[in-house]
Amino acid sequence: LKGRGVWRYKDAIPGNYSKIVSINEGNTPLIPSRNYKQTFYKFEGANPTGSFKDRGMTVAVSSAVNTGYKVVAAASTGNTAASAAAYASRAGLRIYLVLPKGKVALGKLAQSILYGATILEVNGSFDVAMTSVMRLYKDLGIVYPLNSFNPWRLEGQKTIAYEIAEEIGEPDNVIVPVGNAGNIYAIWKGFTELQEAGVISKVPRMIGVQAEGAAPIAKAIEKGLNEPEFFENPETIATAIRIGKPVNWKKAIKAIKSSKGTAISVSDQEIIDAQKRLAREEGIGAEPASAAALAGYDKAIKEGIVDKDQKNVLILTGHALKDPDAMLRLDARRILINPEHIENIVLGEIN
Ligand SMILES: Cc1ncc(COP(=O)(O)O)c(/C=C/C(=O)C(=O)O)c1O
Repeated sequence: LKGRGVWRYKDAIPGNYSKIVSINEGNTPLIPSRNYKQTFYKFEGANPTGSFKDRGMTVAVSSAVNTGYKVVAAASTGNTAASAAAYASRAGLRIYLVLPKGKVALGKLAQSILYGATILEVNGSFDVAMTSVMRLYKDLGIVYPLNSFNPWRLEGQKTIAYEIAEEIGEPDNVIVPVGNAGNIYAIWKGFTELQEAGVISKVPRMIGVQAEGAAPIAKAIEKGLNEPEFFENPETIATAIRIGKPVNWKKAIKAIKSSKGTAISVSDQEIIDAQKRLAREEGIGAEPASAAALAGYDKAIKEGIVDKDQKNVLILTGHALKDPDAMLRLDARRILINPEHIENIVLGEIN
């Protein structure tokens, strides 16, 4: 194995790439928790555009270039958009992004503009955007699809498992926030390949976490359904996972069931509290959808689904800066002072 990041595992990524489009994605920090014995946070906010999406985009955009495509497209709740725009720019490809108007966190919309994508906004949820972009993929066949039903995306994202295993061996449980449901499958795929190669002895249990208002997979697992009942109007402040019809639901349920894992849902309040705890107890800044992993972890511990003393990894999928509005809504200690009297404030507090 040589190099760092996603392409360190080039031999495990199918396809031959004469040209690789990379911004040095991957090789993200695995941060030990201060609060639990052997719980780790895989901080995907450290990727070039601030989310795990970069891992899949480097492979999918490299594949688009090697296949001769000049135009790519993606529907997104925001992070796929930001990442696809960056990699398309790096590859010199034209990109169309289809976004749910008014439902994309500020940082991600800003990035999509910064990287120069053409932004097509639709009124409705991500699922409406997804249906719309499928017309470009299927009916017209004129653009290369960058959404996570694109298998190359998942081949890149599975390297999250490879890095974890290289660093701490096999975890007992991996807790992943779930939206379009590609990532939980990709990580499971990575661990399964490592087990088949004899690198690890067992695949960790995959624990998916969804927001209560957008939880088709968690509900399907809870009710023992083989097929989820989709959420027509998904709602959550964790806009990254505000998805009602996950395109990868079949893959996610397969990953959860074959790893003897599960999927649970948490409230928006639990997500906000978890985002605060991650930042104010662990010093880690993650966006709300990522903090859902900690909210779900705590719930899973309380309900005896997961043992807090086992080796557990939470996937923190995106950086806090992606959603400044979420941070500004938190309780803050902001005091307008008379600059000549600053010592009164501080001395008054620390004595
Ligand atoms: C921060 C963050 N955390 C978790 C997820 C869920 O991953 P999947 O279950 O693989 O979808 C997303 C997904 C975002 C998009 O789907 C998109 O950007 O269009 C995310 O941005």
